Amino acid sequence: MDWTAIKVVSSSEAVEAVSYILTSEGAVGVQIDDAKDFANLKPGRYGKHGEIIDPEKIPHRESGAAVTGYFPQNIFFPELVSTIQEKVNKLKEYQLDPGAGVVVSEAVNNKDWATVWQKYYHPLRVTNQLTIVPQWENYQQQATNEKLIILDPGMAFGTGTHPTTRLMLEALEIVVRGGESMIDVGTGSGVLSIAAKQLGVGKVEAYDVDEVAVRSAKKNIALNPAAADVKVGVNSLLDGIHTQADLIVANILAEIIIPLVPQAFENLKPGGQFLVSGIIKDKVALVEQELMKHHFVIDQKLRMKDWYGIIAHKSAEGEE
Ligand SMILES: C[S@@+](CC[C@H](N)C(=O)[O-])C[C@H]1O[C@@H](n2cnc3c(N)ncnc32)[C@H](O)[C@@H]1O
Repeated sequence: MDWTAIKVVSSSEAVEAVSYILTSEGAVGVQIDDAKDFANLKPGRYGKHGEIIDPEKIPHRESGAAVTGYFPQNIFFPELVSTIQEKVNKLKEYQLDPGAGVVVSEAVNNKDWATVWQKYYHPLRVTNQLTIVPQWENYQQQATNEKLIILDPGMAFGTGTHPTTRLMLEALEIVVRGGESMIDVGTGSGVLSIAAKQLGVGKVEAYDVDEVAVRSAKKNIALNPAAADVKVGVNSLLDGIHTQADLIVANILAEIIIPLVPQAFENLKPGGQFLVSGIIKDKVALVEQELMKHHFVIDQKLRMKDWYGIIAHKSAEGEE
C-alpha cells in the first residue's frame, strides 16, 4: 500500500482542530510536530525510554505547529487537499488562529504504514446488505441478508470505505434485481464487481487502465467464490468495447466520466442503467449536462459527505 501524507502547517492552538479535520477526512493516523512541545523539554531530564534529553540534538520546529495526516493513496487527492484547505481557512470563524494555514501533500512509501492500515481496517457494514471484510479478519455473518465482500486492497483504490465507493455500493443495491449483465469501468480493487455478483448480477466484465489495479482485482475476486466468473482486463474506459449491457458502473473523477458518457450510451441496452460516482459538488451539473446531452435520463442523485453519485438510464425509444 502506498500512502500520501497531507501536512498542515498551522499554530499550536489549532493542533487539535487540525488533527480532527485530517481524521474526519479519512487520515488513519496523524503526527503532531509542535514548537510548544519542544519549548517544554528540559535538558538533562529523562525521556520516555530513560535517555537523557539534549534538546539541541532533536530536530524541531522553531515556531507554530505542523500536523501530518496519513492517507491511503487515492486518485481524489486534489479534491481532498482543497477540502482540507477550505476547512483550515474556516478555523478563524471559530476564533482559532490557523497560523500559516498551508496545506501540502507528499507521497510516502513506508512499509510501517501498511501495518497501521491493517490496525484500522475492520469489517464494515457499508449498506443494508453489504459488509466489507478485510482478508485478515475472521468474520461471521451477523444477519441472514448480509453479503460479504472479502478484500485485500493492496495497492489499488477501493477499500469500500471511501464515500465515492459507498455511493456506488448504495446505487448497486438500489438498482440490481438479479441476472443483469454489467461492466465495471475503473474497477480498482474489484470491490464493485464483487458486490454486484453478491447482489445477484449475472455476467460482469471489469476494466482498469492500471495494471496494478487489474492484478489486485483478480486477487480479490479469487477471495470471493461468488465472483469467480468476473472477467478482468486492462482497458482505458470502454475503448474498443462494443456490447449491450444492462448496467455500467464507474467511480472515476468527473473529468474522466465526461468522455465515458457517449461510450456508455453505446454499450448499454435501451433502458440500461449507468451508475457514476467520484463527482464533487462543483462538477455535478457538468456531468448531468453531459448525460442529458447523450440522451440519458437522470433517475436519482445520491450524496455522501462532499461527494455525489448519479443513477441514470439510457432512454428507450419514444421515451421523453
Ligand atoms: C476511484 S477508483 C475506483 C475503484 C473502485 N471501482 C471503487 O469504486 O472503489 C478509480 C479507478 O479508475 C481507474 N481509472 C482511471 N482512469 C481510467 C481510465 N481512463 N480507464 C479505466 N480505468 C481508469 C483508476 O486506475 C482507479 O483504479
